[in-house]
Amino acid sequence: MMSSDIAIQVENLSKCYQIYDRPRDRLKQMLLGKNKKYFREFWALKEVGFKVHKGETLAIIGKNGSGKSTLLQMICSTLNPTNGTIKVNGRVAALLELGAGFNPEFTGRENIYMAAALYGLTKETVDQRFSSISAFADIGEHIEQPVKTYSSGMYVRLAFAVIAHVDADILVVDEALAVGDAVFTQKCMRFIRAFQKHGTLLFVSHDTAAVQSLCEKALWLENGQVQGFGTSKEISEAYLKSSLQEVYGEQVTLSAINKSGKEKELLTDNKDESHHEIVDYDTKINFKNNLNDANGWKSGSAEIIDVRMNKVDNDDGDIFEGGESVRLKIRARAYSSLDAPIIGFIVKDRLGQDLFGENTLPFTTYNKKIVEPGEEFEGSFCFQLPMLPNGQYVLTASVANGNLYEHVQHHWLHDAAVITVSSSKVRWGLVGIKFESMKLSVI
Ligand SMILES: Nc1ncnc2c1ncn2[C@@H]1O[C@H](COP(=O)(O)OP(=O)(O)OP(=O)(O)O)[C@@H](O)[C@H]1O
Repeated sequence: MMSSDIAIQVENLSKCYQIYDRPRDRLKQMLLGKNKKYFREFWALKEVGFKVHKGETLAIIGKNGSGKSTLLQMICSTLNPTNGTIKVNGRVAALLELGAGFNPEFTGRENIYMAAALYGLTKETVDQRFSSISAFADIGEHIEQPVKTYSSGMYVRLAFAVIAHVDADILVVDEALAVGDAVFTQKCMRFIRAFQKHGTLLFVSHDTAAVQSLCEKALWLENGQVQGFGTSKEISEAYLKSSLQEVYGEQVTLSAINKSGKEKELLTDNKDESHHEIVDYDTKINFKNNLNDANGWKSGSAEIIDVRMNKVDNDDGDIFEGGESVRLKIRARAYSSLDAPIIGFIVKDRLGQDLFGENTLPFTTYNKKIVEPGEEFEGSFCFQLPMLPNGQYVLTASVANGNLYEHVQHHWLHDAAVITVSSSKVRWGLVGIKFESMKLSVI
């Protein structure tokens, strides 16, 4: 008997595939295989065991071919184990393989009804949820077209919209499938984060930063076996170390560093260095106002009406460089009297992780402002753009009224602007910084 607080219990799970070297061996096996094997055995999973408690988020990490999809397909009951058992407590919804689940000849609308029925939803329930599902997918008229005409991004939008509406207890998401644009990926991540508050999530990813940000625990598979199971921090660090060690081979041994004493001095001792730029960062950042398509909510008392970014030195263009001084302006209009208006922003990466942001409170605390209905007001923020790694980011903008401890949000736009970064250099971490100098001394 599985205890009621367990969502998934996997014991001794193994999967063996039969590998035929020649097509005719398969036929021979069917006709003559009673006493002889014409195939090789390949164990994609070997004696895997773990438990996931209800409400937990488990990351599944491992190299290509380590057995992640095989395991997930068995959890979703689309593949049978060779040995072992899987017990699943609740309804599982999975966004796993492009193409799985939808019939290409049918329209998006028809596929929504069919897929939802497979998850156990009645036609009446889908009727009630249809407008919410199609709003989530946000593919416009394409919903009435056959799915075979969809782009991969549209396909994922529809698939995610369905699994977001089937009352799943356990959600299985492959991060690689978040192939939509930044705005849609953010919408999915907001859904996933809200889902995590009550549901059980299995998240497959190669991105150790994402794993640490989203998941409490992680399972590391290597050649079909459990290489590690524990906190996501501990496991993803061990996985990263092992992956890097594989790249470095015998040349470098990676071990934990305790930054103290001499080493700390070396890290901070740069006083005698000249501050000329020593690294060509070559990061281009495109800033695009997205107000017309932004998601969010408003109270009706105030509205964000413009978001723009300019270079501090000149007003030209919407392409910026990492490290450059910029001015971000967020303009709003009041519809009621606001006695303590606040304008703020936060920049998030594609997984919805907060990178940096600010609001006008540090200014208005000492420079009190009041706005009357019909008046426009603007928050202006000057800062140095960080060196962001390649990809798309969104800028969330908001208008509120009040103080640090007590305020009412009047307009919140998740994706008021989209920031696209292209950089020819690889950078580590969520946000890069511009190094002014660097040296290596032999002491
Ligand atoms: N139907 C099959 N027949 C034979 N071998 C298979 C089959 N499906 C998967 N395999 C093999 O099983 C191993 C595990 O595959 P699996 O797809 O589970 O790995 P994965 O960790 O999901 O990889 P990736 O990160 O590339 O998606 C691989 O070596 C793969 O080639």
